[in-house]
Amino acid sequence: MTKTANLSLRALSKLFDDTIAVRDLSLEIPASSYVVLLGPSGSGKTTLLSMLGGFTAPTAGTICLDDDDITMMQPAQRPTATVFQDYALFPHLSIGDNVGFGLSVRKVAKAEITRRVAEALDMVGLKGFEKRKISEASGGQRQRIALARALVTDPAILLLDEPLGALDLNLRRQMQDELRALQKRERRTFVHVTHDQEEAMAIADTIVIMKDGVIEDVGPPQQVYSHPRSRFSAQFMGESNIIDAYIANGMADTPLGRFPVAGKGTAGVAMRPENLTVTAGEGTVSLGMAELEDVVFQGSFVRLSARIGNVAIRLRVSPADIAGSDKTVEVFLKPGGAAALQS
Ligand SMILES: Nc1ncnc2c1ncn2[C@@H]1O[C@H](COP(=O)(O)OP(=O)(O)OP(=O)(O)O)[C@@H](O)[C@H]1O
Repeated sequence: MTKTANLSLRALSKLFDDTIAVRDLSLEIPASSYVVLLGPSGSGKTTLLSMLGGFTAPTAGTICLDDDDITMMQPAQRPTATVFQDYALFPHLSIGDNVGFGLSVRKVAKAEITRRVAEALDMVGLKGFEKRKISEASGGQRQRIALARALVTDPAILLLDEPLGALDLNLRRQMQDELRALQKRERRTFVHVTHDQEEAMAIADTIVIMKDGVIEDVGPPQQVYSHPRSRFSAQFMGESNIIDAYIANGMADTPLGRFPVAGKGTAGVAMRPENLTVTAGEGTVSLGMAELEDVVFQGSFVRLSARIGNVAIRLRVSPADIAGSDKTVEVFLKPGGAAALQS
C-alpha cells in the first residue's frame, strides 16, 4: 500500500532579499489529493513547491506531514519527490539507470532496484523500456521517465513543476489524463504547478490560485470556476463579465437591473459568458437590450461582444440562438449564473 499523509502548511513565508515570494500562507492538503497551484508568473508557485520539496528553506512557518514537522528536513530525507520542468534526465544513462538513480544513491540492493524500476516503468506505461537510451525517447516518453524516476522512491507526495510545459498541445492533453489517472490509481498526493487554467481544471481535485505570494482562491475546479472569490480569480479562470453591484440578502442591484446572486460576497458580481443568453427561458432574468458589436463563430458556439447602455458584456451562445437576429438583442441571465465576489 502506498504511504499517504495529510499535508499542513502553516503561516509559510519566503523572503528573497526584499522580495516576498510567499506570504504567510496556510493550506491543508488532505491525503491522496491532486492539488494544482495556479497563478501568473512571479506569484510564488515555484517557491512554494520548492519549500515542499526541501530545496528552499522557509523564512517562517511550518510544513507538517500528519504529525511530523518536515520544515527543515533535507530533500532526500522527506517523503517527497520532484519532477522538474526540464526533467533533468541523464542523457548517457539508460532509461532503467535513470529511473533507478535515486535508489542507487541510497545504496538500495541491486535486485530490489531492478524490481522497483520495472514497477515504476510499468506505472507510467513504459514496461520493458529499461535498456533503451534516453536519446531514443520521445518528448512524451521523457516526461514519463521523469515521472517514473520520481515514483520509484515511493513518495507520499509527488511535486510536479510545470511538468507538461515542454509538450505540444495534443500530447499535453493526453498526459493530463494520464497524470490524473495515475494519481487516482496510486492514491498519492500530487502537487502540480502550472499557469494554464485549462490544465488546472482538467486535472485538479483542488485548485489553489496564487497572486503575489498569497492564496487568492482555493477549492474544487467547479467551485473556483462558478463561484470565484475575487475579481482576480474570476478573470484568471477564464472570461468573466464583472460588474459593480450593491449586494444584500442574495440579491444584487446593478446597472443591468436586480437579480439573484449566489455566494456571500459584496464586492461585485461575476457572470460567465455562457451564463448569459439571448433567448428567454425558465428562470432567466432580462438584463436589457444590447447592441451587438462583434460576432465570432467558433464552430459549436458563437462569441458575442455587446453593450447594454455603457456596460460592455461578452456572451457565449449556440449558433442557432442568434441565427437571423439583427444588431439589437435582449440579453438574459440564466438561473444561478451570477456569483457574488468577496474582493
Ligand atoms: N532565488 C531567488 N532570488 C530572488 N528572488 C526570487 C528567487 N526565486 C524567486 N524569486 C522571486 O520571488 C517571486 C516568486 O517567484 P516564483 O518563481 O516562486 O513565482 P512563480 O509563480 O513560480 O513564477 P513562474 O510561473 O514564472 O515560474 C518573484 O518575484 C521572483 O522574482
